[in-house]
Amino acid sequence: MSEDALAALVEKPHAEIAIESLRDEGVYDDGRRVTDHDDGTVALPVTEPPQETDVLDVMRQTDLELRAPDLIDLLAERGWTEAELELAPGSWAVIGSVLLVTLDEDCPREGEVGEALLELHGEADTVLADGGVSGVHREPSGRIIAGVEDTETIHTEHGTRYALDLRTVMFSPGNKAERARMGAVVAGEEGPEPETDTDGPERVFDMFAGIGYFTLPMARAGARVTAAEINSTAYHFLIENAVLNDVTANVEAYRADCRDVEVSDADRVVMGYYGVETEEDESRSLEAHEFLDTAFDAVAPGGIVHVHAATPESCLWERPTERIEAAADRAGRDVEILEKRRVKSHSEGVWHVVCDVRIG
Ligand SMILES: C[S@@+](CC[C@H](N)C(=O)[O-])C[C@H]1O[C@@H](n2cnc3c(N)ncnc32)[C@H](O)[C@@H]1O
Repeated sequence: MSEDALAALVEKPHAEIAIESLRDEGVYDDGRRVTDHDDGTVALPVTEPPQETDVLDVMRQTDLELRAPDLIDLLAERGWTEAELELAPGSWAVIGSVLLVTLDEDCPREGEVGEALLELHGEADTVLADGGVSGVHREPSGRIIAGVEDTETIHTEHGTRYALDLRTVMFSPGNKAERARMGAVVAGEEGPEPETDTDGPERVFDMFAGIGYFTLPMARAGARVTAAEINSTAYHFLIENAVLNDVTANVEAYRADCRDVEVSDADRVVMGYYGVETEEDESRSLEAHEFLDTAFDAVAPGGIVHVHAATPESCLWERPTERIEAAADRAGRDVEILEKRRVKSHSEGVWHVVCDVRIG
């Protein structure tokens, strides 16, 4: 038996938060897989007994099959040909107890992909094929391909807990670093900082709050957040999540169009939405301009606006810059573009970007 073959037992609903904590401690073993221990608990592979993470017990594992195979190994065992294996997904995300995977449209036998993914991730119990999001309300259209068909879960990221139902509200795994960054900027661990005249905690306007993607890490870092969300399902989770994260005193939530929520003198405004695709071409709805006007009305002199956009590679960085400068002109405000970042690939040749701008 290998000396390192240790596993920490935790209750299944706590598996995701425990894995995150074990990774932070530096004792999580990515070379082995999570396995079911008994009905209610799972065994998480660790390289040594955890010191900081709460676990039920630490045990030795002897089964060599626990060495992590990958998805390709498991599908090959199920008889997939080389050509079929080429169509298997290369990545997926664990969101609470749900595995979210984007499948190639020609991917064969998706049920087998789902079963194999569940075998790889003992901490998850449902596999949802991502069907994208659409419309102003950003509604997802996933379909379950394996597991217990329960898409309501609690996902934990950097200590923030997100209750959500992946069949009814979107969650973008690729925005993980940006969600963490929004908490870090409020905590003063990363720039840019507002240079406003106001005292006390930062006042933030999150114009497109969703289930609290940015609102929650910012409120946890001490900001007072006014959060607007137009989609009633997402709004319901936003309220639930403020309670779950014990930040109700820091969050004032409105189920409303952000253009109808009156905010002035905000230290920071977050615009985490970039309009919807129009049918005629790949450009975005012109509403983005109206939203910029709302953001500029809300922000105090010296404050920061985080402007998200979906921008074709060929338009980087002229298009977002010009739109921001045009809105500043309309508002009669000075604008300084402090930082331009790529958040993730949005689609073929198109980037999800964010510009941090200071408004004078
Ligand atoms: C794309 S989601 C937020 C994604 C988020 N940035 C992330 O990290 O995953 C944008 C949210 O804005 C909401 N929304 C769209 N238009 C709105 C409006 N005019 N006012 C308030 N919320 C709006 C949508 O319902 C959706 O929940």
